[in-house]
Amino acid sequence: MEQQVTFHNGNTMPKVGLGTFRCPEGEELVQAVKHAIVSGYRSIDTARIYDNEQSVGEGIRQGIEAAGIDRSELFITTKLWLDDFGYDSALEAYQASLDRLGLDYVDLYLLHWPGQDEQLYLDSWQALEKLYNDGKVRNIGVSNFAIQHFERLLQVASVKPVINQVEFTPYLNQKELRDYMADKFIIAESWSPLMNGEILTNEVVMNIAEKHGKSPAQIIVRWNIENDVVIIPKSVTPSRIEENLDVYDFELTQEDHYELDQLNEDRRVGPDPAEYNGH
Ligand SMILES: NC(=O)C1=CN([C@@H]2O[C@H](COP(=O)(O)OP(=O)(O)OC[C@H]3O[C@@H](n4cnc5c(N)ncnc54)[C@H](OP(=O)(O)O)[C@@H]3O)[C@@H](O)[C@H]2O)C=CC1
Ligand SMILES: O=C(O)C(=O)[C@@H](O)[C@H](O)C(=O)CO
Repeated sequence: MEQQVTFHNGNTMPKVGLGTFRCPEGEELVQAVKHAIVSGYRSIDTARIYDNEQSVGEGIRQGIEAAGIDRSELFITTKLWLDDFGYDSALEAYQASLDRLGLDYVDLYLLHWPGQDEQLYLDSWQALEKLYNDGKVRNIGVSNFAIQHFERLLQVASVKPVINQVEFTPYLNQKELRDYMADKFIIAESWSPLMNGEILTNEVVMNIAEKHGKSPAQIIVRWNIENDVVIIPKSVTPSRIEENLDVYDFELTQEDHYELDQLNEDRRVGPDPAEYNGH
């Protein structure tokens, strides 16, 4: 199976990356990012609101050196938090993220949530378009956008988002949103894909894992990528970091997919984008 997705602009992104939410600045995170890169990860996801961009940057530098690779082989994502929304503040926030990361560009910059002020996310998107058109960021996208947010954004956008990072789990399969995005060639990316561990003890997931001789987490990663969804499971545990990327030697059956699809109950673990304003 191909290990990268291709965006509508022709750029590519690894299907599996490392998440870093709830990882504070510090040596544990530096070592996790470094270990991920040495283990073969090429994609790392962070955000201004995680307050960890400095350690992610340090992990990237150490990982690049230890793995003997070039920065250009990595795909780094960070995100614009709601407090920084607005045209000028978005441009400033991007530079501040780069400074903390110690990078001169990121591969993907996302509007983190739509928030509740339509004009503000449209203004912020214009700033991301400027960064993109000026060659300061490789790709721009959104996170937590529902269909109604896309309908508004796409009326005025001159650059279409390449990706939408949303909650996507067997309990919340986002079928309508994914079909809408597929129609517009916008890639889906899942956050909290392991439901912070909750989904790993689901009986259906555990049975499929046993049948394939794989772990429940590997079943979830595989279910994501076989659904064309980019996935960024978070772990600071070296063996789990390796395990979550070791998914290219088996395939789920049609029956596995059917059983996993039956788990949908449109249940979120995170906030609802229709209501969330960052607090
Ligand atoms: N755009 C958005 O609004 C959001 C984006 N995100 C992004 O998505 C990423 C992933 O989501 P997140 O909320 O962190 O949660 P995940 O669903 O990825 O779950 C992470 C938890 O699962 C554990 N874990 C990881 N791998 C395994 C494994 N193989 N076996 C057993 N347990 C495992 C981790 O433990 P341990 O670390 O101890 O190994 C951690 O406790 C975030 O880190 C962030 O980058 C998340 C939420 C919202
Ligand atoms: O993790 C993220 O990327 C989020 O946006 C959310 O989890 C948010 O920061 C939050 O804490 C919601 O309660």
